[in-house]
Amino acid sequence: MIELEGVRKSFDGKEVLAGVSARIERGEIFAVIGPSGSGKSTLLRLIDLLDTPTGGAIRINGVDIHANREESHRVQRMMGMVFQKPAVFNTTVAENIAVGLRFRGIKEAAIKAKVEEALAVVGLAGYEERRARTLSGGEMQRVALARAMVIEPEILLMDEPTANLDPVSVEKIEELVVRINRDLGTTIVFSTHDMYQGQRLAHLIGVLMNGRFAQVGTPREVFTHPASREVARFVGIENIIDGVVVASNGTCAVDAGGVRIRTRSPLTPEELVSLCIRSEDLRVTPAGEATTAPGKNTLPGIVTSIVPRGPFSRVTVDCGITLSSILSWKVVDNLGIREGSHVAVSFAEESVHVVRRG
Ligand SMILES: Nc1ncnc2c1ncn2[C@@H]1O[C@H](COP(=O)(O)OP(=O)(O)OP(=O)(O)O)[C@@H](O)[C@H]1O
Repeated sequence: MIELEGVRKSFDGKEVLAGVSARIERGEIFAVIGPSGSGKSTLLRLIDLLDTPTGGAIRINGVDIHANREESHRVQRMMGMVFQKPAVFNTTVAENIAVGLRFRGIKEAAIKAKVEEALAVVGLAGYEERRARTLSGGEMQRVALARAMVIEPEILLMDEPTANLDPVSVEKIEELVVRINRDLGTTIVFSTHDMYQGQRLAHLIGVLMNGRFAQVGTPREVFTHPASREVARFVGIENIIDGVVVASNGTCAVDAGGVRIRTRSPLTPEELVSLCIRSEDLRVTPAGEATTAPGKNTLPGIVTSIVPRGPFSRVTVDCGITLSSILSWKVVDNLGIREGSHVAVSFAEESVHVVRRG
């Protein structure tokens, strides 16, 4: 339904998008995730026809929307957009939601009914006559969503729709997004710098980095098989260890600064790789209790820090390489470990995801 082909955009000679390509199917939720300044808003604005690309093409239902003025007007009418900062006009909530319907020449009675229905859906029934500017940030964003929804767009674009909102409002907006997609079949493209929001909502995630999608995949693919070191870092993999492949018979051994780590990935000796291991996949045991088992890496080390993180603790161990593990407080207490404790860190060969370097 939406095809991005080598989309480029420069501002004052500086290239922000350097060839963005992806396919978004009808009825899909697609999340554009990426660090601040990676060009997420720029990409959404290009899809929403608020700006023009400097190269490449954006096709909707096969038509290049920037190449044809008539088509762009037609396409614009089938898209709704929600911005990062909820933009509301200084009128009543009902008037704010009715804007797109008025523009389309819908009759007053039908507008009233649609506005009421939309307010019920976003959980703001009875708010019709409130001045929109007196609402909280979360309520304003729900009004913005109702305004985008009420025109029944085929495509809903949302630029960081929950940035600056409190967790309860974030949850409400997220529930709405899922419902709109499920009940109306609306194709949704949204941007976020919150990778977990991408994971919660999207069927497909595009990771925007250095002007391109470094990876497009399902949340599971992106989180468990990041395509590069940078993507691994962005999706929160804490242990990324550079090494060189030293042997490859069945399982592969990688030398990381004198420490041997085995992985199931098929590799060739002398390849330069980064090993990505999620901290939740690491087990820590007191040194005396450590056992080596087939299919597992077991590395002796010394605990260098234990830092609380919500109901968990991040336990960092110097094994010659630094490894971080996430353990519940209870487990840390039961293990009786503290800074300076001698421990062993173990993890399965298959939990080592390998990306090639260079
Ligand atoms: N109209 C503009 N003129 C000049 N530079 C711009 C313009 N719009 C965006 N940029 C630049 O393009 C880059 C990408 O900006 P963009 O807002 O698309 O990033 P983003 O990924 O949405 O960031 P954030 O997560 O912080 O909102 C930034 O360096 C920004 O300063």
